[in-house]
Amino acid sequence: MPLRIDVITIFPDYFAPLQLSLMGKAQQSGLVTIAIHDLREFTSDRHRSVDDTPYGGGAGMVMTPEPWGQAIDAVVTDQSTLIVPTPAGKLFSQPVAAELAHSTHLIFACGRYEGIDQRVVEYYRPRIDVRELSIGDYVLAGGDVATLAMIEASVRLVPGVLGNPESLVEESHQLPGVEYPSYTKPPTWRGLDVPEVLLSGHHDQIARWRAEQSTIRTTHNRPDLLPGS
Ligand SMILES: Nc1cc(-c2ccc3ccn(Cc4ccc(CN5CCCC5)cc4)c3c2)n[nH]1
Repeated sequence: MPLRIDVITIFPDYFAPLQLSLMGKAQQSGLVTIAIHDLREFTSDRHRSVDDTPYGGGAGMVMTPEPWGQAIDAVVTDQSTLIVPTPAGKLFSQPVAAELAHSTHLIFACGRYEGIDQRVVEYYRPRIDVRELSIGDYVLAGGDVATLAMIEASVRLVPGVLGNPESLVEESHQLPGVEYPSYTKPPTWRGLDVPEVLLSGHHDQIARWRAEQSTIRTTHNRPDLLPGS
């Protein structure tokens, strides 16, 4: 059962990169189908407007619910998961990407301005799985880049999409924390040598060194990921 993804956005061109490289191949292989929809196609006024002033005051504009209702109704099934990127969402992570990779149908609602009228989430929540997701604690100008990131992270986990599944095996067995540093040829570059142990062929010493490097890097860069933190 291929994974179907529908993206609804006012900037369809933002998603041109999905035709390239791994994402493009995933689509050609039939493992994934991705369709991009312009929200303005679902407006009914002459100006094709999608936003209005916020109730309760506040800066900026909010996206009106009706075009979203029309657009989502055009693609939704009872198997759909509606994903709404937002700074206020639960944090997207590798486990969430793995869940999405095993879904049947994902609908991404890419907001702009200050966000989407909350009633869109409220309307679909009793009907289908709705997930408000953040990709990190910083504010983007809209949900499009967040959607690209979530699609890339999820689609690469779809069985058959990645050429070398063993890199996923290593990823999934990874110790809590960040990965070890990687090296390739040449053995010396601008006077810098590859760590000797990696050229030794002693796989147990290499594994130990990599685990050590992972711990050192995690302690330095991501102490929050250390076990027991
Ligand atoms: N992980 C992550 C995800 C996003 C993201 C996702 C979707 C949208 C849609 C519009 N925006 C811009 C934007 C600007 C300002 C506010 C600040 N609030 C607005 C009302 C009170 C204060 C929120 C939203 C998005 C941003 N950003 N970062």
